Amino acid sequence: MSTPSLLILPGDGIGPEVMAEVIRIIDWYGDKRGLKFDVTTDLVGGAAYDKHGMPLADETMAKAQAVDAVLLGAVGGPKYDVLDFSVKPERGLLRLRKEMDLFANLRPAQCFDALADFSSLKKDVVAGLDIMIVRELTSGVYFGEPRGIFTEGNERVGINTQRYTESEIRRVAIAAFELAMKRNKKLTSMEKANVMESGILWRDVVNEVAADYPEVEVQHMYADNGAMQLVRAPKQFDVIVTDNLFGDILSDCAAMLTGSLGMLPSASLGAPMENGRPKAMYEPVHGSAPDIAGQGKANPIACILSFAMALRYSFDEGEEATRLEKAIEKVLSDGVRTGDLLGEEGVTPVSTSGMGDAILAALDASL
Ligand SMILES: NC(=O)c1ccc[n+]([C@@H]2O[C@H](COP(=O)([O-])OP(=O)(O)OC[C@H]3O[C@@H](n4cnc5c(N)ncnc54)[C@H](O)[C@@H]3O)[C@@H](O)[C@H]2O)c1
Ligand SMILES: CC(C)[C@H](C(=O)O)[C@@H](O)C(=O)O
Ligand SMILES: [Mg+2]
Repeated sequence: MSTPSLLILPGDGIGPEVMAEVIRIIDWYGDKRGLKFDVTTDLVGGAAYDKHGMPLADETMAKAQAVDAVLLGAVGGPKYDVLDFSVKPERGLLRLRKEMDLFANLRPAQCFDALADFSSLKKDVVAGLDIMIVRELTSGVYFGEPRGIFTEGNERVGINTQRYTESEIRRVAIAAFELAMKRNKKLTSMEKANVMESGILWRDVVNEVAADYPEVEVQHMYADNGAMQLVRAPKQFDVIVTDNLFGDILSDCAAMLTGSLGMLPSASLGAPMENGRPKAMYEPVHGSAPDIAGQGKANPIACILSFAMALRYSFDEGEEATRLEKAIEKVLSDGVRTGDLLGEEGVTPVSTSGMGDAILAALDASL
């Protein structure tokens, strides 16, 4: 088989800092496990705007379509706040998701034992937490038409449209049910069918799909209650499936249950390509963190765990993904912490690259 190809898009702010640690880990896999990748690096977000005047060049889009998987760091930052909406860094990321048709965004929230004390919730509420949020990623209010800022009479009106077709709901629901079958056969669908027609349709279609998965226990929940339940008793959930905007908000919320936003990875998956691999982009859930960028303070674990998801979902290397996850678990239980996870007695504060060093040492020790 040909060498698998990866397009790396470090992006802005802490994106390049956390991606540098992922690149060291990719090199480790090449050297120590014979797992070689054909790696290309390119620009996205503000970095692409600075060079091309747009947040994603057409050539970069074409590269993303051609590779086996894309790894993205983060986009955005205050420097770009003044830009016209059409060229904002975030639009580069949205274009990748839309044009690659990455409709299922898997955002696992797992609480490592060593961090249970550090969560914003009580230890017994989060210890052993392992939930999977499946966020619809290519439709909903992020993309619905009409959209824009218009003038009505003598004032402006800002419009975004929540729009879902049955087929868009069905395909992400199927992805979530398939995951539920591999996990604990329990799925919660979140919408606001009490106030939104798109929510009524969402609930209907999820029920239709559920008929094909009789073994899966299905529950529907309004998303506002879902947010509350997530911070009250998160272990009641296993797989959560929800729309683009609710998924964005609920996954940031779930991130804090694990200790830090710097811990949450994600996989954005589309339909299978000719080689059988899903179209895929892997990215941490966090953003470019302008408040700590350039200071070596960022936690690279979310980005490294995103690469572990790539090993599992794109390259059929589940055992190597587990090796990497276990190396991270070991480092955390040894008390190695970046700044976002400090606060306990007896921990060792490290920089972004210090965390990378510790994870590489744990990988070496795993051989
Ligand atoms: N996928 C993405 O590229 C993505 C995701 C979210 C936000 N953004 C963009 O990033 C910019 C900043 O957004 P924001 O401040 O609302 O969200 P953010 O996720 O960048 O930061 C929120 C908070 O979490 C902290 N944080 C985030 N990641 C961390 C890490 N790895 N290690 C340690 N601390 C971390 C930050 O320091 C900050 O205090 C905006 O332009 C936003 O649009 C991009
Ligand atoms: C940067 C932004 C476009 C993005 C989103 O809203 O989807 C981010 O918040 C995320 O969670 O990936
Ligand atoms: Mg978000």
